[in-house]
Amino acid sequence: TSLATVVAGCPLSSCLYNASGPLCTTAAELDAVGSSEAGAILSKSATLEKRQGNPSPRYFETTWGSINSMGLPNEGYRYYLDYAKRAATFNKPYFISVSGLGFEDNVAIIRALSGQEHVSAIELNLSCPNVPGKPQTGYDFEQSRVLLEMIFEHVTTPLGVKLPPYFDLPHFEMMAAVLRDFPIAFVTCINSIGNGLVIDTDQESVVIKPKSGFGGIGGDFIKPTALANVRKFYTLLDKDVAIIGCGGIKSGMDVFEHILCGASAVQVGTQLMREGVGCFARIAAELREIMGGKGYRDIDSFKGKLKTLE
Ligand SMILES: C=Cc1c(C(=O)O)[nH]c(=O)[nH]c1=O
Repeated sequence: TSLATVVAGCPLSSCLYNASGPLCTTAAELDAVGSSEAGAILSKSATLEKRQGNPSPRYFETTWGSINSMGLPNEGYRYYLDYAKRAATFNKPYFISVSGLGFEDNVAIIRALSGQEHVSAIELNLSCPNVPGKPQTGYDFEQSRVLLEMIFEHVTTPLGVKLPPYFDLPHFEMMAAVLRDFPIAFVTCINSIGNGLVIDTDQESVVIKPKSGFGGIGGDFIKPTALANVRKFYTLLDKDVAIIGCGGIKSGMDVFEHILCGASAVQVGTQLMREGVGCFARIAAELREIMGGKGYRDIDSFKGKLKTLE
């Protein structure tokens, strides 16, 4: 049973790789992903210059998942561009996530990355919920269109977008109408569910310092929302736009569900943070077991084939 797939024109030996964010900020972390069973390497979202991010504690793990308000700590886009030649030694695609602090920064970064050797694709993050004072572009459809118009004047490298979760059906239509007007290679659904709150009842306190404890939610609870977003954009966009599933994946069955909804590949975030890069081999083995049991030889045998109840 093959887990091979193609994203942004790049062959992935496995349909699983890391979500941008956890364990992908330094070269050592990226090396660990490269040396694992992950089918690709994706960097932490990059800004124009290196950032320290928000004050700690800024990440907290719960039994069901995680809350984070990292604040975009990263080494700056040049670091991730320099890493590209090293990434190539792992014989798997290398994607760079971009999350500039403004449209000009996004354009400047993407112009610098575009066409660069060993940068397989760019994931433009429209959904960072944790930069104080910055609204998520992905929730402003007109601004999303403006940014994509600016970006596609300059980019030749395959480019996809990382979307926030949507919850209202007209919003799916409105974002799909924007995305249809651009040659995007993939759509990654979803980023964390923004601005949740987790409480320590012993201390009667929040658990992270930034933003009075408000942070992006990941893990088990967000899977139903992630599946719905994967399914909706799969049905709304052309089939040549790959949908990358992200949200609540910690087992082979979770991956199976995302692919049934239409995902061509999936990203692991909270579970990667919890388990380390060994999660890719474990989850891939579980998925192979499930596919074997159901008689599916490859991903395309069941991708998008979720049934409704007639
Ligand atoms: C890029 C910033 C993000 C961050 C962050 O760095 O705070 N956390 C998320 O859950 N999603 C993001 O997109």
